[in-house]
Amino acid sequence: MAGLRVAITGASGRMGAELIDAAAGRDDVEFVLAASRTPEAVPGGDAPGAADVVVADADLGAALREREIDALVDFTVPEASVGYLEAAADAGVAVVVGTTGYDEDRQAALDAVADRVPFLKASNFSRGVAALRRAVQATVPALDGYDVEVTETHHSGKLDAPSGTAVTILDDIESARGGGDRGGDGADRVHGREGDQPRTGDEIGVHARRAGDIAGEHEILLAGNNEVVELTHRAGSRSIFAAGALDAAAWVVRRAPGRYDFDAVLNADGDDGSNGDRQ
Ligand SMILES: NC(=O)C1=CN([C@@H]2O[C@H](COP(=O)(O)OP(=O)(O)OC[C@H]3O[C@@H](n4cnc5c(N)ncnc54)[C@H](OP(=O)(O)O)[C@@H]3O)[C@@H](O)[C@H]2O)C=CC1
Ligand SMILES: O=C(O)C1=N[C@H](C(=O)O)C[C@H](O)C1
Repeated sequence: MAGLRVAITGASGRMGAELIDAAAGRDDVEFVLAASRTPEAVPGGDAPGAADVVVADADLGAALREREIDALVDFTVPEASVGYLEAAADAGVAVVVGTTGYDEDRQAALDAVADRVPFLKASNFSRGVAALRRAVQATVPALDGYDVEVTETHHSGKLDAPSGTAVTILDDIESARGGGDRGGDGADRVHGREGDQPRTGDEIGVHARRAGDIAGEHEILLAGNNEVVELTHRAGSRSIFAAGALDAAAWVVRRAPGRYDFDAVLNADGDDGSNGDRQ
């Protein structure tokens, strides 16, 4: 099979740079197109053998078609991401989305993209967080009635809070509790605390810390019955997210249009390319 031809938006960003680096080191990637508002800021842009760099603007779709791109990988900001993904859909290009912090309107726009091309979105592309989520899904029902607090810690440049991963884990906790007393609509979440705020039984405390260049940490604390359980994941570097996203790109280009999740990629050993993993 021919190698993967991948486009990376937000190419000058923290994850953009990490993805370009990771793609350059993979045998299954044949060509990298770096798309950026600021091409001059893309690392290694002039180096021989470096990624082809284009301006991420209204002509992105044409650039994707001209370079015969198979998959677009987007780690940017929601306000830019929707336009990039729509350009990919117009060009018939599969998409992998790592961007977090979408509001409801933008989520709906992503759903429309997923109707048109293979679409894989994850709030976290690390294998460790996938395992952490499974541990949370098993532990919460086993410790019925225990208090739960979720804490995430990230670099000082992170925009959205709480992190996309924390939001995913909160959804997992509420599902594992059977929706909670108040219907699993997020109403049980208490973001930080100040002043007199006695804890209610069902509430889930949510804490976001920002400091230095921490790649990403998530901790779920469960306490009750004279015992404490802590489930923690710490990312040592952004390279784990880049590797997972490129694995996802290589996997999703062989699918029919529709929405897929990262677990399908992780469970893909011996996969024959059929579409049984569609969400
Ligand atoms: N799912 C996962 O595993 C992970 C997800 N993330 C998510 O990825 C996203 C990016 O994170 P990170 O790389 O740290 O962020 P950065 O701020 O470092 O990079 C984002 C890039 O997006 C582009 N951008 C920023 N603002 C705009 C705008 N208003 N319009 C158009 N383009 C814009 C810029 O690239 P340029 O100028 O080159 O176009 C910018 O460098 C975040 O949502 C983060 O939460 C991060 C790590 C892992
Ligand atoms: O912005 C980041 O850095 C990260 N964002 C993702 C999130 O919001 O959960 C994933 C990871 O934690 C790093």
